Amino acid sequence: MTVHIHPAIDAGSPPADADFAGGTLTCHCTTDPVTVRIGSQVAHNHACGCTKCWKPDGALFAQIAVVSRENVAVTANEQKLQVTDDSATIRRHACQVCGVHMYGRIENTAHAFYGLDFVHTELSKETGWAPPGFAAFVSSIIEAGADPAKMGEVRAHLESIGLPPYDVLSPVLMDAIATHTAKASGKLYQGA
Ligand SMILES: N[C@@H](CCC(=O)N[C@@H](CS)C(=O)NCC(=O)O)C(=O)O
Ligand SMILES: [Zn+2]
Ligand SMILES: [Zn+2]
Repeated sequence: MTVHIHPAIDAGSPPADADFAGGTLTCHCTTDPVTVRIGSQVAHNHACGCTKCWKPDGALFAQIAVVSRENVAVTANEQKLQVTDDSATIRRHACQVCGVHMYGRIENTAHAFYGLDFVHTELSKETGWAPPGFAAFVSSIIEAGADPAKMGEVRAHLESIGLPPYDVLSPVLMDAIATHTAKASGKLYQGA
């Protein structure tokens, strides 16, 4: 069986362009699309298997990256955007007409990732975006209907295309969250 992760990832992601300074995301509406200007390169691009991130039709995973919220601006048809779940940590602003998520924003100033927005770079025509480097929330694809018996195959495929699979986030991001928590509780290691 061939495992299809996500159309952009299956096609092979072009390398990041060292001078890349952003691009414009466009939703799938054929009339009056929502557009969002991203004014910088993204970081931590990855495949996400969770049920909350937007996935193109038929995709097992979403492709999602972070960018400073100052570098995210809705440039057309903002009136079509609606937050999918007000109570979620990441408030995903989706086009009500086509369903595409245009950006996710954390409004909790105490959160480790406050200040970062979540975006799907494949919504842009530009090339040069940082490609995905890992796969997160892999076990969560079962919650969206994937066959639990196929997980070995899915993980092996992710490894083979250079995306180490994790069932939460990557070690770098999990360490960043734990460091933030330790700082807040006063337990952060201060040296011997
Ligand atoms: N197993 C859950 C995991 C959901 C989850 O925790 N998603 C992560 C990765 S996007 C997250 O940070 N969620 C915060 C949020 O959705 O607000 C699912 O698939 O629904
Ligand atoms: Zn739309
Ligand atoms: Zn997700």
